[in-house]
Amino acid sequence: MSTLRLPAPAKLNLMLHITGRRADGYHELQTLFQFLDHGDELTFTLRNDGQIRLHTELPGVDHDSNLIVRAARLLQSRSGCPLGADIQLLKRLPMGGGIGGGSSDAATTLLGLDHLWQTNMGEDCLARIGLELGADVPVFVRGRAAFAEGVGERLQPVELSEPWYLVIAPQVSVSTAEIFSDPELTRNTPAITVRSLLAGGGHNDCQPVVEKRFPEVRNALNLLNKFVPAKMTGTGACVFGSFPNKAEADKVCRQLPADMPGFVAQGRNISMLHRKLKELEQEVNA
Ligand SMILES: C[C@@](CO)(OP(=O)(O)O)[C@H](O)COP(=O)(O)OP(=O)(O)OC[C@H]1O[C@@H](n2ccc(N)nc2=O)[C@H](O)[C@@H]1O
Ligand SMILES: Nc1ncnc2c1ncn2[C@@H]1O[C@H](COP(=O)(O)OP(=O)(O)O)[C@@H](O)[C@H]1O
Repeated sequence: MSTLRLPAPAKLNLMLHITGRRADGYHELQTLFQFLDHGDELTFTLRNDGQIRLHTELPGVDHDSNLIVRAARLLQSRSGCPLGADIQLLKRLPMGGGIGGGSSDAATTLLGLDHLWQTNMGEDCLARIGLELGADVPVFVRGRAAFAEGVGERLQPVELSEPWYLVIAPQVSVSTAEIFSDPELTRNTPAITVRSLLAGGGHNDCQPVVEKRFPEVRNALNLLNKFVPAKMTGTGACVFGSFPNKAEADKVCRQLPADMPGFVAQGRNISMLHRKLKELEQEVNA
């Protein structure tokens, strides 16, 4: 097969505690990742000349710094593969939204091209390559809901309930680096065990800093809090709340004002990317 279409799902950080700071400035985190059944979509077509061409432009991101192109080139150089690809992106996820669009696109590129080029690098190697592109890429490569520690690369798979979420995307883009460099950020939350976390919630240490800088995020949290407990994901800007069923989430979604678009999606413990790749494997083996 020379063309492959694959999903790049969003993630939520159901909580995010900052427990310290490393000597290189990166922050030690504890976070709980779950995937959503909503995301971008990538199409890969084989090229024999070794070129990587992304045919979709993103505002403010040039071709060579797009995480998709960087992921493809890194896989090429690590595997020594002489093949290339034409890539199309259907971008549905808001950028700088804390729902991992760029990282998920990168992981889908690594897994998709590994499949198309038959480079057979193995999941551990792809996760290591992913970490070079961003702290969030490995969890998308692994494709399992997980409790993460370190800078997000030490992953422990977890089995969570899979509720319906309403995600609101305030119309601002939050820079992860800026939030992590804010002097007011809490950086000394005591570490907790995964067991105590699963029993009792957790919070997002980035939320107060983002709320202070972006009134749009504070307004979205206030609005959603009228219906269900609301939290921010990652370093923002998106906020989310869980609902007992899709109909109730849809009802609130329809009431959102125009400057606060939202979407409804189900939480998933196995990413849609991995479901799709498994289906493809089963087709080949049938
Ligand atoms: C904090 C999270 C939670 O999911 O935020 P979101 O980006 O999803 O909102 C992520 O781990 C982010 O991962 P990612 O977006 O891949 O971040 P990176 O590109 O690796 O880092 C961007 C910048 O943020 C800072 N950074 C990032 C991660 C971390 N654990 N400590 C940091 O201090 C660094 O200054 C780094 O240069
Ligand atoms: N394929 C891509 N999709 C989204 N953003 C990308 C991509 N490639 C590079 N970027 C850059 O990464 C930044 C963070 O992107 P994104 O993953 O959407 O946000 P977040 O890390 O907050 O979830 C963007 O603002 C953009 O500059």
